[in-house]
Amino acid sequence: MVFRKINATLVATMMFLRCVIDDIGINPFKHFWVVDAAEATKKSDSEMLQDVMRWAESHGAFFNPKVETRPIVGDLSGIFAKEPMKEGEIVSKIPWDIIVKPPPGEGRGLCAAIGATLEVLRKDPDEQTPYDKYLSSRPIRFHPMFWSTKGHELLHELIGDLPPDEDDFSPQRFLDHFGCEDFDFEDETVHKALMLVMTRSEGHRMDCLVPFNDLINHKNGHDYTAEPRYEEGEYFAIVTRRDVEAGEEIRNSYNQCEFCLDFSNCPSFELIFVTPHLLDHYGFVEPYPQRWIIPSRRLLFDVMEVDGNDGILNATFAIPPSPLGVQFLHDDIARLKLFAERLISEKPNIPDIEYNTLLEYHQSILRAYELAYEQSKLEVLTDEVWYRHRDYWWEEEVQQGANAAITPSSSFVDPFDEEF
Ligand SMILES: C[S@@+](CC[C@H](N)C(=O)[O-])C[C@H]1O[C@@H](n2cnc3c(N)ncnc32)[C@H](O)[C@@H]1O
Repeated sequence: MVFRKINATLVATMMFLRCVIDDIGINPFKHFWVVDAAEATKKSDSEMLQDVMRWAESHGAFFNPKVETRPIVGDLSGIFAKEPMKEGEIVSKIPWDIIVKPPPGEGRGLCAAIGATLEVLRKDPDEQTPYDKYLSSRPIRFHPMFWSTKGHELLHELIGDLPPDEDDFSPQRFLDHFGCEDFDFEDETVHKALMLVMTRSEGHRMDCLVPFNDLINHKNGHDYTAEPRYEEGEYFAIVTRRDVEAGEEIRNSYNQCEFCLDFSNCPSFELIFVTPHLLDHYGFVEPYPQRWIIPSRRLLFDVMEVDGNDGILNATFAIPPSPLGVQFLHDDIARLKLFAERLISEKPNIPDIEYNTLLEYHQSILRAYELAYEQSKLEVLTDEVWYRHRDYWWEEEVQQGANAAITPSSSFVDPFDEEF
């Protein structure tokens, strides 16, 4: 009887403690007390990646022993050199058979890849390969398409005149844009497949997901250390494009790679798919060097580290700025400062990932505009850019840099007649 009473008290005390712990969100006993079954069997990203690599090797994949995968921050991992590597060394080589791709006859392209990825996500877990499991477990909330309504409103307000030139950040915009009419636009698994294909598909083809290779992160400039290569029907590889030091991350460029240019069918993909588009499409704020484009103000400039020096930055105009462009920078700097004050003082009720990305992006935009504004004081301002058509940044002179001569067209665009 006494024993039963003590036991009941003990259980009640334990339940009370558990409630308190759950309430404050800290659980010091987690590892020896309330570990639920799913959590106990859940693998870490590193363990899952190891499984993917062992499974891929058993199917003939090659991984250079000089590289390893490492967690970077949060859910983000990357590929790193453990030892010095030479230019042209193979980082990884994945056989064609084990990539996720549309079945023969289903065509190529993003929509076909979404179809193939949907099959992977809908498989019975017992039938999933380690790579299928890895893809299924990827987080989604980092991507703006999955943000809350309030997060979207704030993002729209923050970007002002930057691309995308609309307030729709939904998966539907992308499904429409890519012409994928055959999918149920409301289906969350379709949204996840879309996100996986947009953020992880093989850049050369955009129609397949390649185990391990889809881990490669983006950075332009000196840190753009490697590029993908493939042989149709045979393999997908990653190859270094310069000598790499031990400890360096193996990174690709998502917009300046040679095939990006072929793929986009336009001569200047790296000029039209830049820092703001990378956030919109991939869900991350591009590290330096960055390229900023403000179409309505005919502004195009780069922000980069001086001599690869962390923290010391400068801005370079790829096209001479006009007085109107500079006035915009001046006014928008003031607007952005007020926006940040409000964001910090009235912390909105949105998930941390959205809030932190908004802060990070805000800091990048503000820094970029401030640097460009400072630089504009050293430039000869000219209205020549208003003699160009709206797609001014596509033109050859722009690619050749700010000093290239601009050939005025006969039609002057009155900036005040344009809709901003
Ligand atoms: C090809 S996948 C790389 C996967 C990524 N390494 C991971 O661990 O999930 C592209 C995604 O990686 C992230 N990413 C790539 N480069 C990045 C960078 N420089 N900084 C932050 N995130 C990056 C973005 O979320 C992007 O959508």
